[in-house]
Amino acid sequence: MGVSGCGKSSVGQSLAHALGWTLHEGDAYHAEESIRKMQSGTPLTDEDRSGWLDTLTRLLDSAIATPGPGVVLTCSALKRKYRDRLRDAGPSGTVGFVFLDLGYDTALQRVQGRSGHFFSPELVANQFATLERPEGEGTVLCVDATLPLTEIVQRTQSWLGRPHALTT
Ligand SMILES: Nc1ncnc2c1ncn2[C@@H]1O[C@H](COP(=O)(O)OP(=O)(O)OP(=O)(O)O)[C@@H](O)[C@H]1O
Ligand SMILES: O=C(O)[C@H](O)[C@@H](O)[C@H](O)[C@H](O)CO
Repeated sequence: MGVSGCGKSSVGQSLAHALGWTLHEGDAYHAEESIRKMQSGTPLTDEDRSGWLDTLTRLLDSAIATPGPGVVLTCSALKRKYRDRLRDAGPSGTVGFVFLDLGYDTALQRVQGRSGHFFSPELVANQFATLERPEGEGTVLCVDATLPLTEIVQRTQSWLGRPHALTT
């Protein structure tokens, strides 16, 4: 989880690969209308995100109920209530969050520096205005998102071995 540009897709891919888990890209489940809004620089509202979060919660629920590898889901999950929706999936405590913590300047730089992505750089400030940091919630690992990818993946793998010990 985290703001646009924090590295959700990059970390998600590497982590899923390292763990042999299935990767789901949360952005692939946005409504077309939501994608158009973000392309044109209009921030999503709670209402825009509501059906999307329902879909992602159902996806997690069904993945948790299916025997097999675990699941890595990339999702901005900017607000506490969004995360609480996702936490409804599976038995209590099954869903954990890795918060990729990045400052505004670096996020903007990263979003401006990539091409072919639907997300408008104009929206980065709004991502930070919307973000409710997850420190203090159950089963959350906070990681400095400027660390090398391999280091973020290693820290997450080691946290997954003892998630409650490192919960903030
Ligand atoms: N740990 C890192 N160190 C340096 N660059 C990184 C790191 N993680 C991601 N990046 C770079 O930052 C940019 C944004 O990364 P990425 O697309 O993974 O973020 P994201 O959170 O999925 O963004 P969005 O939600 O907007 O799709 C990419 O160019 C990526 O290569
Ligand atoms: O909740 C949101 O506002 C969205 O999920 C965004 O965070 C983007 O989809 C994502 O970061 C892609 O750039």
